[in-house]
Amino acid sequence: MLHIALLGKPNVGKSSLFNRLAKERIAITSDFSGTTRDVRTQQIDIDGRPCLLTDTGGLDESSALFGAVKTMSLSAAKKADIILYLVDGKNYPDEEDRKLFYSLVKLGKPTALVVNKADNDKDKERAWEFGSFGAEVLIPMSVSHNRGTSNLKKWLLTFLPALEEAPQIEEDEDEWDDFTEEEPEELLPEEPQDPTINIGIIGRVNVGKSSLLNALVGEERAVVSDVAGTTIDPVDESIMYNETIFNFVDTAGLRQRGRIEGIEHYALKRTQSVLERTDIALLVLDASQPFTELDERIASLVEKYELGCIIVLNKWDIAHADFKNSTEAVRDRFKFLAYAPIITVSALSKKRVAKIHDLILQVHENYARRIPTSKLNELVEEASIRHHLPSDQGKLVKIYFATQFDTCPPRIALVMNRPKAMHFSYKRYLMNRLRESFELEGTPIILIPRKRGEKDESSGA
Ligand SMILES: Nc1nc2c(ncn2[C@@H]2O[C@H](COP(=O)(O)OP(=O)(O)OP(=O)(O)O)[C@@H](O)[C@H]2O)c(=O)[nH]1
Ligand SMILES: Nc1nc2c(ncn2[C@@H]2O[C@H](COP(=O)(O)OP(=O)(O)OP(=O)(O)O)[C@@H](O)[C@H]2O)c(=O)[nH]1
Repeated sequence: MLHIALLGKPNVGKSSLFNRLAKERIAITSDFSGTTRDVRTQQIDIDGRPCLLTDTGGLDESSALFGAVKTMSLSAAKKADIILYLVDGKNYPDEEDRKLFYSLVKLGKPTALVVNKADNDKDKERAWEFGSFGAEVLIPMSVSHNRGTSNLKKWLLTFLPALEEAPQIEEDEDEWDDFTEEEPEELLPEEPQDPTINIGIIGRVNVGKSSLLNALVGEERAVVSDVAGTTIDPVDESIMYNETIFNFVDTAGLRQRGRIEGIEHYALKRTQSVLERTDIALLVLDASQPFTELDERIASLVEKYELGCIIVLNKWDIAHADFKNSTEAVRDRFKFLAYAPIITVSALSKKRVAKIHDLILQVHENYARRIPTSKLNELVEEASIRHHLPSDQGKLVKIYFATQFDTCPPRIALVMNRPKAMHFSYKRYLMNRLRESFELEGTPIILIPRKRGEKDESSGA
């Protein structure tokens, strides 16, 4: 059974995280033998997968010197398979912390830097400050506000083998052997821990949204309303596809079409309410008609909400168009959605509609992608050697390091000396380089130039 250790200085939230993870277990928790006063180890379950969790908290004020933390952390880390190093996101990164973290990384075990107390979006964004630790995986979270725990669990699940059924039955032995031989990574790739994708079907009147919904949902309509524990908004419709719930957001309006037809204001309002709850937008365009300004305004909302996107060129059966010319026309008109794949379909005849399902899975995987820190920094370094950052009134502009601090969509902080001098075109260049190197089709990438906190001069660089 894999063993996870929670490490970090006093008061960063280790016990709180321990309790949260332990509370969500499914199996009966028992105190693990060898429990000492300071180190608690329990068997827990993460989504039905058992593991051991050790909390190294409990250092009292007198022993709360950094040396004690270090000794305890190193000894717990040596026994563990996976290391979670917690820091307090309300504080600035601390050089001692960084050094300890570095010595833990050198143990060569999967190690995540968990930036706790990121209670709100502003705190979460500040988590990039800890990018100077050079962690391969940086996860901002707030135990007390229950934010980011699913990201943490998702990361942990990539290491925990799926052992939903214990091998009690003798006959299952062969199957069991096959099962355990697989790499954990293959069992659970980059899939979301909560396998629901919220999908918004948007577009102006009469482009074929309702027809597309029917074609996508088909016979399986509302299958998952029976699935225990899934709460579905009555205005939504869901299907199960490859063990993932596709939840089509706010389809009620599409079912009662014709009622408020033609009102531009309504179209935009509905689009906004849909997009607020959406991960992936299916932007439906009518390939048999010229694109309109309303198409453009609706499309621009996808950019505003920073969503994954697939452009569906519908009515292809009557478009009499050439694929190359049509896609060029889309690219020309919807420049800000250059990242979105284009698919031509006929919702009426259902031609190629089935391909949209796999495309949704792929785009969502990209939307949730976490780029390993070392690969990200290699790329940024190489890109800036190939094309130097333009100087700022003769002063050198430098990127110290890059750190991805969020997913859905990927958000990357570029920590630099003169963030204001980062030109839009250089950002675009970096984004293009990222898209060339990593699978990011269909997702926006958010690059945020930042300057390090004043109290942080000693670290990084
Ligand atoms: N704002 C905020 N406070 C938190 C969060 N998580 C924990 N805390 C608080 O931080 C304090 C320390 O939490 P603990 O879980 O006891 O921290 P610990 O790392 O186990 O501390 P030691 O047992 O001393 O090693 C408590 O007052 C928690 O309520 C969080 O996400 N946000
Ligand atoms: N030829 C053809 N007609 C289609 C296709 N998809 C939809 N239509 C037709 O286009 C018209 C509008 O389709 P709807 O699905 O109602 O469009 P909508 O976007 O939901 O429309 P509103 O609810 O009014 O916004 C209907 O007459 C459909 O039969 C298609 O792929 N090919």
